[in-house]
Amino acid sequence: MTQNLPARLDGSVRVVGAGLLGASIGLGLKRLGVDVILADASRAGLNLAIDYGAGRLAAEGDDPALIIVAVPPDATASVVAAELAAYPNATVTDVASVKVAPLAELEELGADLSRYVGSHPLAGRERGGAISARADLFVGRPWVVCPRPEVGRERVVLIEHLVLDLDATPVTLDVDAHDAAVALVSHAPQVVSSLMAKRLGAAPAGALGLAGQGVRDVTRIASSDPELWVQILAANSPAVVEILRAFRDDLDDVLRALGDVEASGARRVIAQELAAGNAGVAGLPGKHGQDRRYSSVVVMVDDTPGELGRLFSELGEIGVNIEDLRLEHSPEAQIGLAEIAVLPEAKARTMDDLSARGWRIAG
Ligand SMILES: NC(=O)c1ccc[n+]([C@@H]2O[C@H](COP(=O)([O-])OP(=O)(O)OC[C@H]3O[C@@H](n4cnc5c(N)ncnc54)[C@H](O)[C@@H]3O)[C@@H](O)[C@H]2O)c1
Ligand SMILES: O=C(O)C(=O)C[C@]1(C(=O)O)C=C[C@@H](O)C=C1
Repeated sequence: MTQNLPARLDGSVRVVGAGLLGASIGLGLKRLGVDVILADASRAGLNLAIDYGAGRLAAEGDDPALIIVAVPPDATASVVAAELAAYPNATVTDVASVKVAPLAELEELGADLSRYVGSHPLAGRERGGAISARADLFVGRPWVVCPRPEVGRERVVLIEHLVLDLDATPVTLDVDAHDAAVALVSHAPQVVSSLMAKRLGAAPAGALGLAGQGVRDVTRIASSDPELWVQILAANSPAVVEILRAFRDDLDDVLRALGDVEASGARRVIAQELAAGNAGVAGLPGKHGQDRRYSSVVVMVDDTPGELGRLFSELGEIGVNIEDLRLEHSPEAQIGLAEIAVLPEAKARTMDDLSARGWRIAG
């Protein structure tokens, strides 16, 4: 996973905004030996990111060829404009989660747009700040790059090199197509997750103690920063509203059916909505962004040192490649569940061989 190839990027890179995204970019590039200059409006935030090894303070004479702006969406255009003005030869990109609004604001500000290429990694976490940063945050994830006709190809290539150096996959889209797509795959899901999590606040005593993996999957991103997300949702509101309206229509259908389950066709309506969900989720790309599905084998693993390692080496001995892995573990239980993704044709053999070696298969 960790690559040791030399960086494609050449020279210093300046990162403005040393929070989750900025510090993760810094850590990833520093790992390749790139000189990373960090800047942030918060001195404390900047010092923390430097302490974590994400880069260094700016110095007299710095002349970065590439500047990455990783500040909240509402601040993005003004910071990009200031960087374009301060470094007249540099190519500037940003990583904001919306792309139409910052570009429109930059046009209004009269910035030199021939050196600006917006971008957006579809990778992140529900917690911000350098403290949550990770060098491998972008590995295998799509990173949208939004070139425009007035930008020279060499500047777009520079951004693509950044993306490839961080082991992400560049995806070219214009800003409108980007915002429409992320409304569906990122912005509306945030609202749905948060609203479901809000229900948990009204849980009767003891109910939350029964929470399994299902509710955790649905609500993980409900821990996201409200201030950041208000900016994202407000900047892409028409597209998000359209998706949430369709969601509300489907919800109304389910509510009507559940309201009178004995009515003719009610169970069919519920089943159809659930089956449509099966079809929707099956379309999500699998590992490394490819549209490929794997079969999963769930193995029960004793909560003792070395058990997981033994499982991995035995999978190696029987010649099965682990395509993906998810661990489920309850702090109370003395057992964990390892969900191993394997090629569909390897599933039956994996289950048989592991059972023969004494492993308990849970599904
Ligand atoms: N969080 C995610 O999962 C995620 C994923 C992809 C893209 N993004 C985008 O990345 C950007 C940064 O998000 P984050 O999660 O890293 O946030 P963050 O809060 O962790 O970091 C933002 C940093 O920007 C600094 N900052 C704010 N205004 C500034 C200014 N005017 N000048 C200089 N620094 C300033 C803050 O002090 C903070 O350190 C946002 O535009 C967001 O939409 C976030
Ligand atoms: O995985 C998460 O925690 C995220 O919030 C990541 C996520 C996403 O929706 O996929 C969130 C917003 C960003 O603009 C990009 C990525």
